[in-house]
Amino acid sequence: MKKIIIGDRIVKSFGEGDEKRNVLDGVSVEINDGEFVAVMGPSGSGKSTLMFALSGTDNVNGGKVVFDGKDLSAASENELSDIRRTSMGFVFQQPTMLKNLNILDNIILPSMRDNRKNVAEISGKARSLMKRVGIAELENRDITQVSGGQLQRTGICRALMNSPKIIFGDEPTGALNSKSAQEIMDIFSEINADGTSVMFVTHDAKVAARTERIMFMRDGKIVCELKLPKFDGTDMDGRVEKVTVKMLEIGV
Ligand SMILES: Nc1ncnc2c1ncn2[C@@H]1O[C@H](COP(=O)(O)OP(=O)(O)OP(=O)(O)O)[C@@H](O)[C@H]1O
Repeated sequence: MKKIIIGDRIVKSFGEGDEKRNVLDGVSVEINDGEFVAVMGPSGSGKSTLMFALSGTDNVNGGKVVFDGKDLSAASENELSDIRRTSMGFVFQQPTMLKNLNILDNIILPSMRDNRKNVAEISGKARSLMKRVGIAELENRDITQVSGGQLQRTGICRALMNSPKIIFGDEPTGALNSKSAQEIMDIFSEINADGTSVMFVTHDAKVAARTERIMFMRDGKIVCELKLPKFDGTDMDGRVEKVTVKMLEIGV
């Protein structure tokens, strides 16, 4: 099985001298191409830091990260930014959008940096993604004129514009009501079914239960994993229960 990401004994520390602390304490993790994984753990255990390390957003103090065969630890800032822009998509709890641009322009803006493509091609791709996630009619709306769920769909379209190999999500449904959250998770399940790898950081057992492997972190280390069959729309209650039992077991 091809690995999209290999993290090998990653160390990430913050602070200086006596204050220095390893937030990631030799974490090794592999994500298969096309896999859907979640990272859970208590607040402060290092989940977001791990996501930023694996995506090359933050440099690491030890170990290495290989993304799609490329050693990120040896890549320049420009190379890293190219890799993130062309091969990775990011979705956060609160999508950051530019207030003076409408929905369509917010989606296409990051792709405009790619001079190999023209505006018509980029807009065409954006419109087909908007249709796919159910916001086709909103392209001219101001970002203040849409719901939280619609804004998150906008963020997903933006993340998918360059057909990334992996989507990283940090609490991507954290700001949504349960119906919207479920709809957003349906979209991510579809994206994953099309072959895109997905890695989520989440506190939510219902979100984690949609994935096929959950890594549990504590004090900067992955302490255990839970594997589930790929989600096929069935047995959601049973999956959530398995996740919850594991969370209780390790005190998350
Ligand atoms: N830039 C930084 N400088 C100093 N300390 C940091 C920095 N970023 C994170 N930390 C610390 O590293 C630890 C892990 O943070 P991280 O955000 O990875 O945790 P988390 O598991 O994602 O937490 P949460 O569930 O609350 O989001 C925390 O103690 C945090 O305060």
